[in-house]
Amino acid sequence: MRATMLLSPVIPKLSGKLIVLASGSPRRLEILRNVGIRFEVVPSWFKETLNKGLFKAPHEYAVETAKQKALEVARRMPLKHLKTPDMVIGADTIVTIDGMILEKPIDKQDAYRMLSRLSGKEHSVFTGVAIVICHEKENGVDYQMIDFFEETKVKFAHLSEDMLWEYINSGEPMDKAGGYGIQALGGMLVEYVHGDFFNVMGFPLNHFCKQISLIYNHRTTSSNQDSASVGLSHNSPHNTSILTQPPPNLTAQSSQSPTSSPIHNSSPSPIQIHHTQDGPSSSPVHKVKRKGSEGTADESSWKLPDSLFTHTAAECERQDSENTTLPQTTSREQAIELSVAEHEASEPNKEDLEKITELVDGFKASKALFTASRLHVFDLLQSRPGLDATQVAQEIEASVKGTERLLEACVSLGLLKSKERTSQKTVYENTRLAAWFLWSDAPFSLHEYIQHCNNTLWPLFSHLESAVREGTNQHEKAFGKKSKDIFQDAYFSSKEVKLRFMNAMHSIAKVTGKAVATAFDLSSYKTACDLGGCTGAMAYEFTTAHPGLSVTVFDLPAVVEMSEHFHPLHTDNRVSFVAGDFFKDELPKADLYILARILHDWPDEKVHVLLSKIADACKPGCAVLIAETMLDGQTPYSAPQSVNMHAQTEGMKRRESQYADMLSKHGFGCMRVVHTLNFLDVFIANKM
Ligand SMILES: C[S@@+](CC[C@H](N)C(=O)[O-])C[C@H]1O[C@@H](n2cnc3c(N)ncnc32)[C@H](O)[C@@H]1O
Repeated sequence: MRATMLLSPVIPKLSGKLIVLASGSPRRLEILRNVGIRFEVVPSWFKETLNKGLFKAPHEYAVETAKQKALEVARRMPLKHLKTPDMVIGADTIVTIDGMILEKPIDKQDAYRMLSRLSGKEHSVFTGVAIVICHEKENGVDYQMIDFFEETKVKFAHLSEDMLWEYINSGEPMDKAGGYGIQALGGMLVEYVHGDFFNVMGFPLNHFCKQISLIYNHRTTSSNQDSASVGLSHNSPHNTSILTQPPPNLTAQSSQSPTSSPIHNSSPSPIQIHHTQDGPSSSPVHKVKRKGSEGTADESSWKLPDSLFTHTAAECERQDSENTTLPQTTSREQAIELSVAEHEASEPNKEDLEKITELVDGFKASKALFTASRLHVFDLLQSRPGLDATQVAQEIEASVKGTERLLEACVSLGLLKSKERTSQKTVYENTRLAAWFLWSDAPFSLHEYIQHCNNTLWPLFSHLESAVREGTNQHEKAFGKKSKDIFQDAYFSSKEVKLRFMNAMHSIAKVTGKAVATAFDLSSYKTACDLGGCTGAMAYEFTTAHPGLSVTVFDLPAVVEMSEHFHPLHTDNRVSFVAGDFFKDELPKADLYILARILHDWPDEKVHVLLSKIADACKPGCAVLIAETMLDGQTPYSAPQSVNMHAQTEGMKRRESQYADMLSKHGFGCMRVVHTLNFLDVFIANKM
């Protein structure tokens, strides 16, 4: 209430402004929405990897992370979304105890470690908040930064082992700082809270409202002042004052000269762990700034009537309040055009050179990774870290010279770490990346997918020029065999190739499945059919995430007969398998049809055949969920993947708007999309 009182005088000033929350946290969204602020959600790509040792106090780390998150979004939006926000809000929440910072647990053991440390003790929750105000100037954008933090003390009751594990097994701790969520089951662990409860949830609402009020009230009373001189003290949660000169933390920065902070975004890794959920626009048309153009442009790459995207069905109304978004409406070409124009007059800089080298030499990095994986280098160093090149060469039956070069290449790619044991001897071990993804039994092993890339996609890619010239897949040139339907004619023609393909799909589905399964609230669906569900890996993620859901995996007979090799140890009788051809046979009845990495395999005519069969099987309210990377999604690899689909299957990647267009022709509406943390974009639409 108090927050609303403080905020209400400034709400009219905020309305009509493009306010952006640089966070995908549903809790932050809910807190801000509840006070009536209209905003878009563009979660930051800034990775939370600042060196904690560099900060004198824990809250400084949270504030710096919040600043970097907000700045990243403020800088990205004019280029990527072709609109400049008026205000970007970033936040970062950490839990500290005994001088240690606890962030989000990486697995159950980590959650156990955190929660047992908190048991019976008082700890502090800090949220750092950064507010970036953007000022469009003739030749770019100036950024003004206001930051602060809030501390809340929380005491946990003594937690028995049983309580701890029951809570951990509920799954709640996994995406929360300190391993608990105070607003849900975690609230039962808490004895007392001293301070702002919302701060523990992830956003210090009261402090934020005071800051906003100060910014806007001050602005109106000092309208002659340059905006950069309007500032607020920070890092003093109980003692906010207005300054007439900018404090050191409040700096105006040009978009063309990056922040003076030593911390920069690291470049995206091959497997994008970015998360973007661009929320529905609060104002229907935002200003799009184009070089050389004074006018505004409505973002009208959407050909469809708005009504298709308005949430009319009951499900849609409920889902509208969640982390969903209307499809992206700006075009990548416009962004490229803009950035080329901006750099026309200048020399190439270091980043340009790095970027172009990365592109030209990218194949060398991929092939070095494929080779090390094929030779089981990561398996070997996982079980026996600390071997030198001679020992590795002996184990993988390769030359010492060649092995030395390969190991050094893996070190430079961040896949291995090397240590000089003596001046003569360097030893090697897997990095965190290799431990997560590269050895055969890694938690998210991509080993089999990498083999598929090496054995199947690499030969196809070497005939890319023919694929482009001829407009056909390249199986005949690459493997000496013509194939019309690559699944039936190529992948499943031998048991070895089929198993390799299934293993590859299985490993990708295991990495991406959870994020796909949890992208939307699916609690109203009882039955799902995973079309082309292959080994069932995705289906098991859906049943794990949704206790009330049963999933039928529908795939070709050649696949279903091998699927039992992939069943998890504790099989779930909510997953069943049906063999058939989704173009020809009747589809199993379901409330929800899942198409994970299916439609990109096929040209438009085939997609329409499949969608029309799904539409016939769907009652109003039933849904279709498409999971794949989309051209206007967040991964920069989507367009190269489209080239890959073309050479492989004569399929293609599509824009969200293309899927929307296609789905609308089959009577679907209420369309929403989420760009998940794990690589895939997830699109859902309801039968109207
Ligand atoms: C690219 S894989 C995707 C597998 C899985 N959905 C995933 O996300 O990991 C395509 C799947 O579609 C299946 N498929 C291809 N043609 C099919 C058809 N006509 N009927 C049923 N399934 C088919 C393949 O067997 C394969 O399992």
